Amino acid sequence: MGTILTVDHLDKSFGKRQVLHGVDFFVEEGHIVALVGPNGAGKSTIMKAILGLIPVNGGGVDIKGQPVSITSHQALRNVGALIEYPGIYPFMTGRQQLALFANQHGKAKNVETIIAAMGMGKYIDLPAKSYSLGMKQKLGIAQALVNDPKLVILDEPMNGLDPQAVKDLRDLLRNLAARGTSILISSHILSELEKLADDVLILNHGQIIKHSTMADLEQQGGVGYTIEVGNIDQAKAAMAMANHPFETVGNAIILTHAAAGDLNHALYALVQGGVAIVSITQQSDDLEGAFLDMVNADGGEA
Ligand SMILES: Nc1ncnc2c1ncn2[C@@H]1O[C@H](COP(=O)(O)OP(=O)(O)OP(=O)(O)O)[C@@H](O)[C@H]1O
Repeated sequence: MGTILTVDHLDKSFGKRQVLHGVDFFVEEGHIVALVGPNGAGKSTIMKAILGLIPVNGGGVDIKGQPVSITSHQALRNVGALIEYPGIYPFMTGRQQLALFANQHGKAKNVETIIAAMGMGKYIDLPAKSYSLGMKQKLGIAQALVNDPKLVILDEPMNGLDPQAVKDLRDLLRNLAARGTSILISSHILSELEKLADDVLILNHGQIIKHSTMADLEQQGGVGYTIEVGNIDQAKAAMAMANHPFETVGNAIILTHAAAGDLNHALYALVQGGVAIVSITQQSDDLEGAFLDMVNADGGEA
């Protein structure tokens, strides 16, 4: 499998304010890539640049060897996208709108498949003005996917979706990726991206600060332990005496990024200090932990 999308040293300013600084990354065919970052980091701006919706100040975008820019949209024929709010015609039904978006190739079949996959059957023949926020969002996602695009760009697609719809979307995107579709997706629901994406791009202050596989990123943080104790002052003294790094929350000693042997070491120190141990809980550091660590290490949020 090759690379479908290359973003090469993209710079973007709004007026005097530079919001993207040399953004470089690529998306491989059949991969789901999560673009995460604090509010204002530049995620939507990158997606708009990829779709040739805004002019950029430097660098470029290439889809399968063809450049994309504000004046060059040829390469977007095989791209589906949902950016910000879905474009909905209020007086047309959802089905009519999907048929309008669908190209001639496999039109009716694709429309029916996507309606079923997104669970939209109950309301698809009602005018879209009667749709809830989540229903409109689903219609927007369906429009992005109805032509079997090779590359899909989704900006916050889970906005307004209920848990069943989030799961339906996850299954649908995973199936598409298994058939070779590439997906670039942004969301603040990191737990969902963790289940969905193969690769992660972390953006802060308009720069990619990490490009990694999801598996590598999750491992990087290691594990943490929460040790609930009978007497927290006694426990603090015992941990300090053993010279062991720790934090406290309420009646618990917290070990973050614990290496092999750290839990034993801490428990030994506590038992030696005569501290009653009430419970021990293990947390594996997840995408959220890795994300917050990296953004904080990069000087905090945008
Ligand atoms: N049309 C515009 N004019 C001026 N500034 C803009 C414009 N669009 C975006 N910006 C600024 O560019 C920066 C990046 O915005 P962008 O919408 O790309 O961030 P984001 O990462 O998608 O944020 P969020 O998570 O809140 O959606 C922000 O500081 C924003 O204020």
